[in-house]
Amino acid sequence: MEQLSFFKEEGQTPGLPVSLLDYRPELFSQEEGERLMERLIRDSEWKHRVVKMYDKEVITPRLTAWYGDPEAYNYTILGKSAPLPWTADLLMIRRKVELIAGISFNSVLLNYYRDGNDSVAWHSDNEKALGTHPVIASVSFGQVRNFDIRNKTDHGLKYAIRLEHGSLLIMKGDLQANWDHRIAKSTKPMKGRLNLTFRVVI
Ligand SMILES: O=C(O)CCC(=O)C(=O)O
Ligand SMILES: [Fe+2]
Repeated sequence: MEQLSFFKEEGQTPGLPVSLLDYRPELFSQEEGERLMERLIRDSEWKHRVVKMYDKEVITPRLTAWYGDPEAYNYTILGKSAPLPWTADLLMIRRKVELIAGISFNSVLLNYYRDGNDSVAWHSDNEKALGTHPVIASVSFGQVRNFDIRNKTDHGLKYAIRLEHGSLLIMKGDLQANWDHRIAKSTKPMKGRLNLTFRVVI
């Protein structure tokens, strides 16, 4: 694999609502993050999934992989597929994340954005299977991408967070109820980015 080189980037939007988002850079060191990213990209069972969006079937513009406890199958976005069993790397990352988030997660969705063409459209993770005020812990490796959030009723109310290599973003409170989020496509040259969202599926 080509040598990865990531730099911290400045420029977070000031005034992020702390009741909704908790951003912790450097959960993993540069080197540990690079090692984990390389292994997870190599070893995960990636799928190019077809999802329903506004009644149309579309292929997700990124690769995904779904791991967790066997009980965490009730996640309809992925067609109620049973999660794959936890791997040692995923369990290690989960332990680190749980110490900070203060809750236990039973599943993780991995997203692999191969370049700037890969993205996730505006959405909120408000499925019934995630409960009403889900805590979702999101770990990022690789290319810094903007995580945009916008208020569902007032689209002018928006923020962007630059999700840095090795960072943790905890989404909580009313975020999924009142806000949408996305990773937009970019026309700038972009390397790969790996994101892990730890979830509690009920
Ligand atoms: O890649 C990210 O940072 C966000 C992914 C996301 O929103 C999701 O998996 O629901
Ligand atoms: Fe999401």
